[in-house]
Amino acid sequence: MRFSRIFLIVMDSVGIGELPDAPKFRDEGAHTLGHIAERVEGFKLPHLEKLGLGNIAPLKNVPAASAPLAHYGKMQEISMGKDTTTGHWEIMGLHVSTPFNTYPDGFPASLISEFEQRIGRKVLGNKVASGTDILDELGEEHMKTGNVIVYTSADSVFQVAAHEDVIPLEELYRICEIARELTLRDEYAVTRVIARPFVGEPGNFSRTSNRHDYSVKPFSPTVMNHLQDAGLTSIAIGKISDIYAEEGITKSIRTKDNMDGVDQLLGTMKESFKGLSFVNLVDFDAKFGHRRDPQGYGEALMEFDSRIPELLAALQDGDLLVITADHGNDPVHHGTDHTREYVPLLAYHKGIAQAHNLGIRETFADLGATIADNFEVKAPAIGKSFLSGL
Ligand SMILES: O=P(O)(O)O[C@H]1O[C@H](CO)[C@@H](O)[C@H]1O
Ligand SMILES: [Mn+2]
Ligand SMILES: [Mn+2]
Repeated sequence: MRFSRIFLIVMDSVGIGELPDAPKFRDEGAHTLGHIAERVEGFKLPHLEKLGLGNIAPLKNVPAASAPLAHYGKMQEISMGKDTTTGHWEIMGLHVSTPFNTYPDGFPASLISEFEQRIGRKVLGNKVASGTDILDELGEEHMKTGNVIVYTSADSVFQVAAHEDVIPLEELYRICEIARELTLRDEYAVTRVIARPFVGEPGNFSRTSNRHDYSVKPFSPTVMNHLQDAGLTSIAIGKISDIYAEEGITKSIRTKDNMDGVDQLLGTMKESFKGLSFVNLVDFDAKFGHRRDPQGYGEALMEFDSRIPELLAALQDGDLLVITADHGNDPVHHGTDHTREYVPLLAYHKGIAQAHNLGIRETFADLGATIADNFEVKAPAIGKSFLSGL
């Protein structure tokens, strides 16, 4: 079957069990969905269950459906990374074979001093940290001194946190543009600079949705570029335009949270276009996975599940809805970082008489290859289309 519109939802970090190479990432035993299902009292996902989520892997309280409504499977990541950028780029056909640079011991002193000179402020932190813990630790000092908080993680990120009343947003964004310029150099390369504004008082800080990401451009054209080149629509909702650095995007819509992401996707279902509408739901990852909060994560999943009927009802003939993820972030795993996992794959359209098991896809790029195949645009260098299985 061929589709005129494809709606793609990435549930950020909703992994479905360790990949064979998880030990290389110190992620043996990670299982984001599985562990949440075990830990959270009253956990249920009735609508995702009907689609076939429980047919992909055994999940407590999410049994396999006898007649799943969607084609189902899971996908393996072949790129050497477990961050958002790597996962999304692979979905759209890129194999990230050289891992992005990370800074487990903080950024080099030479980079920090050049950065301090350029921004006219000093740096606090400069280490691996959870973004909320570091506010507890250094937020007050930042407020007193006006020095910026710089931190990183297991990902290739240079994050700058500042209180909105201490450093106005425009200045924080300008500071991040300077960081972006410096970290485009090979010797200091990072994938993303992230502005992390926050508000509140010591002991009670909260981060705002004025977060802004400054990503490097994908190293080759992705399937989204091929769609755009063919004159098709490629709508980016939420973080998508940041993740692909605005490449291959014909329209970009910002969101404030997961439910807004679902609303915006529903909004695009009412538009008439041919091509892709692609949303990333980041709260799973940012608000619950990194915070190691299985309860909150489980509730966010149930909240998303409750929106599935609306999504299915808004689909028209010739539409395909795909639900997947970009990596894991098991909230009961050690540390506060992502986990190396399979991602679920659910593909729904009207008129499925008998759902197919799409199996274990060898790379996330099978999805990009399928999208390219569907719209008859240039196929990515990696990935096998499963269009004929839909
Ligand atoms: O702990 P917080 O600030 O949420 O940061 C997390 O978010 C970053 C970007 O998604 C990740 O690299 C991780 O560091
Ligand atoms: Mn992610
Ligand atoms: Mn993350």
